[in-house]
Amino acid sequence: MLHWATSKAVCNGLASRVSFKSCQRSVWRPLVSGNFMARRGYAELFSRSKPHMNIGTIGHVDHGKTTLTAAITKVMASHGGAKFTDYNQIDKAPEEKARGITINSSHVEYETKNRHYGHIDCPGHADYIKNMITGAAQMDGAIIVVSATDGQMPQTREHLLLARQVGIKKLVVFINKVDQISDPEMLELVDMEMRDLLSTYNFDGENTPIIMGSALAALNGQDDKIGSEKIVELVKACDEWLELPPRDLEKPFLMPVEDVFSISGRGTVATGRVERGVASKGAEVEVIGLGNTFKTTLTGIEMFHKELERAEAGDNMGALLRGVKREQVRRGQVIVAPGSIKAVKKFQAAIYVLTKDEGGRYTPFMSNYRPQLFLRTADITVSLTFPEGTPDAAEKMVMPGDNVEMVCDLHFDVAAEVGSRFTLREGGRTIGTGIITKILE
Ligand SMILES: Nc1nc2c(ncn2[C@@H]2O[C@H](COP(=O)(O)OP(=O)(O)OP(=O)(O)O)[C@@H](O)[C@H]2O)c(=O)[nH]1
Ligand SMILES: [Mg+2]
Repeated sequence: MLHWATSKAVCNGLASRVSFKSCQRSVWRPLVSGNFMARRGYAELFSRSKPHMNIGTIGHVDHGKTTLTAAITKVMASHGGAKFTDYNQIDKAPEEKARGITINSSHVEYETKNRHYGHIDCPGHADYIKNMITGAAQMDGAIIVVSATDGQMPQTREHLLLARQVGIKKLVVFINKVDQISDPEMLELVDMEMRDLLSTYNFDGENTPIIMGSALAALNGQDDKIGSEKIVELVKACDEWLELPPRDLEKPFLMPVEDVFSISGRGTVATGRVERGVASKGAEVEVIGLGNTFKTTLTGIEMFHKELERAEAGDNMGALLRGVKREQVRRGQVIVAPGSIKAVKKFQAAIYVLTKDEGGRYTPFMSNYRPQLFLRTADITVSLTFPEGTPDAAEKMVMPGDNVEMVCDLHFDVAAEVGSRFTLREGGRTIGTGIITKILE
């Protein structure tokens, strides 16, 4: 028998991309990821019993983020909490080696007594802001690296702003290259300026831990006072100051609707993958978006041929909705814990416009450009304009490769919040990616 929440229902949204068989494989996801970790050599090293947190290094080009990342793994390895990842294994692409800069963000892992960290080393170069945004969007907290020799620079500021926009609430500062500075007043000045800057971007400038050291000394095993000892201090500051995010299971329930079915004798079933939270049979839920927001009750939950009492983040589920007609629910809506998220029609977003080499547009666009906006399972026509007060907005052009703040006016409303990510597409190609920075309507 073909059960409603498996087979076609769950696979339908993916049908054009993957076969039914490969879709079914998601049942084995826990196994697959276990193998993946083993392949990377971490399986035995890291116990999964500790809370996990995603952090990373951000900051201006050449201020020492990659050196610091390598140094952390080295010092933590000496404490038995990491596998040493050398500088060359982090910046490993030929172009990165040739130019001596980071282009792609890289992941390393280490653990302290209390936590397991996933760490993303981001590029600082202005040309690779897109990779930085993608990296930072995965972080729960971050280490901003600033060189004592330069002090704050353009990407120190831009990264702080972007960190704020993608929802990072707390940072730790590492003032690097102190081996190059003999005047202690100079360090005090950098410290003061950083606290001011943090406050400007709505971080806690007064209480944020600032550690001063030399990533290079730590990496080379020289001068422990400014080297390895400072790394230990830095990691301790991360443990104490950066706050663990609520786990997906603790967040309010949200399931994007992939597909909808009418099951005779039972009612309307919406299927999709639970993005966050937990829902139990009998719970009140809200269906949101596409001009049709209403409350109903979850009268049944089904998953892989089984009727269940509850579904949680990561599950592919079928949701049987009480007294709901098939036409009331559509792909692109979300089913959520009531009141946990709102449908929005207009917002401001930080958008990166892909270059033609990245598969994007060949030509610039202007205000009132109308691509399709894809957010979760929704795709909606959007009109892009410049924020109020932008000079010469009528003539202004957005070039492929640009990062811009734009106002997005949607044809239909959709469940979204600050930090929600979307892509922009036109004629079958992705032309941009964005993150919502402000809800307007
Ligand atoms: N003197 C000194 N040099 C350092 C220190 N840390 C890093 N450097 C040097 O600074 C240069 C840049 O270091 P990276 O770690 O590549 O800088 P980055 O911030 O990762 O650069 P991007 O990823 O390209 O933005 C390298 O030549 C490092 O050896 C330090 O503590 N002292
Ligand atoms: Mg780097």
